[in-house]
Amino acid sequence: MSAPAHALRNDEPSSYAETRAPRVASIDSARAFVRATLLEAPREGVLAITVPAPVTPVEAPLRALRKGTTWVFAPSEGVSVAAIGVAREARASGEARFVEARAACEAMLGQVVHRVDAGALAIPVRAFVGFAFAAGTACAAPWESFGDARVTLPRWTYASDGARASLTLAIDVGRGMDERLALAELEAVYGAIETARRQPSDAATIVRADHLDAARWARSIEAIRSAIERGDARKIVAARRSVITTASDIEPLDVLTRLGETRGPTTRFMARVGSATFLGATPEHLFVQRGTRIATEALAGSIAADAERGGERLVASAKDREEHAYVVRHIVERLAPLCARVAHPDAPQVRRLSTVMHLRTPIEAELARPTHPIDVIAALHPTPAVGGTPVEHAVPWIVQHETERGWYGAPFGWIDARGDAEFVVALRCGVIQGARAWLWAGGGIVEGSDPQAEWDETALKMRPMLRALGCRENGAVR
Ligand SMILES: C=C(O[C@@H]1C=C(C(=O)O)C=C[C@H]1O)C(=O)O
Repeated sequence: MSAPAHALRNDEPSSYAETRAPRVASIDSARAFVRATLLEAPREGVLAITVPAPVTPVEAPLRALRKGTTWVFAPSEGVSVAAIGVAREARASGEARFVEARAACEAMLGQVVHRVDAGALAIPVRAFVGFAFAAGTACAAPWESFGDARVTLPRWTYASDGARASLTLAIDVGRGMDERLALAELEAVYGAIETARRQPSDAATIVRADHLDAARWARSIEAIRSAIERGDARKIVAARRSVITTASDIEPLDVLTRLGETRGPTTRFMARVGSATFLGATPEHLFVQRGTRIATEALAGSIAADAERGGERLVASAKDREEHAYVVRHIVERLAPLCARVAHPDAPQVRRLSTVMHLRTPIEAELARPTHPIDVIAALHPTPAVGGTPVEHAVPWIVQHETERGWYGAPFGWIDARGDAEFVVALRCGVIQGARAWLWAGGGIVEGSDPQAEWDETALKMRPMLRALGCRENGAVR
């Protein structure tokens, strides 16, 4: 098959691009534009007002309004967004969660009237969407507030491509328009953008790190190998959880900032719901959708980043090639009914990250007809990169044997009013609540997998989060 014509990108020039002359962002002009637009507000639906804003690190505006739901989606290239508060929100649960989330998403985005001031980075209004790994796996602590699926149309969205930025206020008109409140919030968010604190505070002191008992891990890997020998499955992704306790409360925004200090093709993501914050920096895209074009990838098969001749060994490893091939096959098979064309190179490449390298196959597809991004999610998730194969055996095994995964290993991203979308697989991540952090990492288990090697691999996958929390060596504190 031929190589894809373009790599995964999170944005590109579009018919939506701003054509008017840029103007210097100022709070005075922002206030004036918001006021004038509120005067001509529609009688129902959602009114979105976008004004130019100064360029700043994407997490800066979040320091203004510290309460309420928050979302961040920040790829290593292109447009990063941070959102605070709720204009509209929906939750969905159980097996119907994809269908329900899709209906909620369509209802929210279908009713948006969008006014954009000159000079702003103009992107269509985005709803943020997150799912649990499997229905019913976000019930216990620390996941209770997240649920099986959540769709948020945020009240405030800051977007920046590094050269230009914008701030969008979305108002559910039916719930009334409080101009004074809107302007007071604008003042606060704009102020936080202008006075952005670029340096995170010192990392919290880790007082305890509870990793899964290594003997228990070995037993679960052996159990998976037995299931594979019996023919129940060919691959199951095993994950383990570590719980970190610190001397004082952890500031999630500082952890997010530190995650951004490691260069590399990762997407930082964050969702705060209630007092819990889920965040990480993942190397894996579930897919990017632009119109009827889909760009996705198989990312599976791992080796330590500092392994001697690691890239060569990874490409030559039959075990890693097998684990990887299951993911490619799954994605191609699941996209085929939706697509007129699916293409990928024959052999995987090596994706280098800070602590590990992975095998990666980019996959491109053309949808046969306009398809809602949540239908694409429902087709693809969970791939054998995070679940296993066959999926009907692997996922129940995981649900039965592991502590609840919550949103770990699950689709996380955004869908815009034009129907474009970008979703990552939430990996290399954890939940922060007060002075505690829960971290997850996993790896694909196939016939020849060794428990110790898988333990070491998951330790390397956890390391970026541990470092961002201030823990220098994985497992150094017990
Ligand atoms: C499951 C994780 O990573 C996934 C599993 C991989 C593997 O088994 O080689 C590689 C990349 C990811 O698709 C994780 O990071 O927790």
